[in-house]
Amino acid sequence: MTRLSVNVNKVAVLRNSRGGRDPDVVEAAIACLDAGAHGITVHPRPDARHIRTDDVMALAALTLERGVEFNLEGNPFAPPRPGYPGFLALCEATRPAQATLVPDGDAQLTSDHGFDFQRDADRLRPLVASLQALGCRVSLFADAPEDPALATAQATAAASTGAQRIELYTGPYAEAASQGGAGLIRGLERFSGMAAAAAAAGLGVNAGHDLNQDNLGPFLAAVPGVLEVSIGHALIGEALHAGLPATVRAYLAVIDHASRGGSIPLA
Ligand SMILES: CC(=O)[C@@H](O)[C@H](O)COP(=O)(O)O
Ligand SMILES: NCC(=O)COP(=O)(O)O
Repeated sequence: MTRLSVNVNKVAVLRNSRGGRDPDVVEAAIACLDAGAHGITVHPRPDARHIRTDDVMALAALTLERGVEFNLEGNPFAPPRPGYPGFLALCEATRPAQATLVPDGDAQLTSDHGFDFQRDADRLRPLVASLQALGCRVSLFADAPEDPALATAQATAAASTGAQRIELYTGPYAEAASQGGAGLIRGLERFSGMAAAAAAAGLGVNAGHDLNQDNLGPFLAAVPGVLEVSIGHALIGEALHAGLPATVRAYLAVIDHASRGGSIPLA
């Protein structure tokens, strides 16, 4: 069965917008694990726009204690800076079960492409080996080319790095799914083709980016054998919607109680 790793980056976005601790990233991760999620993902950005180094440490401790996978994502080529020690240093300090390497830049709003393995394999190889020496499984963020020959070449080059898995960058699939029609069918073919090429090259396949409750089912039906999906942005947004009615009712109950002259002692 495909495993679900919940990305809690967006909880940190909300927290950082006010400073302080709330909503608490670790409490959110505990809620996800209590609900049955198989693991926790974070993608700390060097500009610390959401997940910070202290969150990475705390989530590593939580996932270790709970015996679940911690998936740490990041660009291994991004230089350290104040507040961000660099991806390898973070992995060295926290030993995540899975390190997912992503070629993202500072100026990017979010991750928007995978590696070009035919170009990047040589510089990835020593990093993959270093991360594996720390005990991490290594996964590499990958595009799904339309051309089957290119998919095979990319998958072969990805495997040549020694990594155990790729993570299919599903942003283009999510975009196609939101529009439907022939584009969606072509999109799914691209992804199942790249997954098959990766499997033939000996790589396990993860997937993530912009997956949601509507597009996940069709994706998993068309792309068999996906080992793990990491989902954050949509899942946290959906959780807000799902939780709003109960939360509003709880506030109304407090107001109702108070307006009847009731008092509730401060905790
Ligand atoms: C690699 C990937 O697709 C996710 O990690 C995504 O980039 C989340 O990062 P943000 O929450 O910063 O958008
Ligand atoms: N690796 C993908 C991930 O962690 C979450 O991406 P998104 O659901 O926030 O787009």
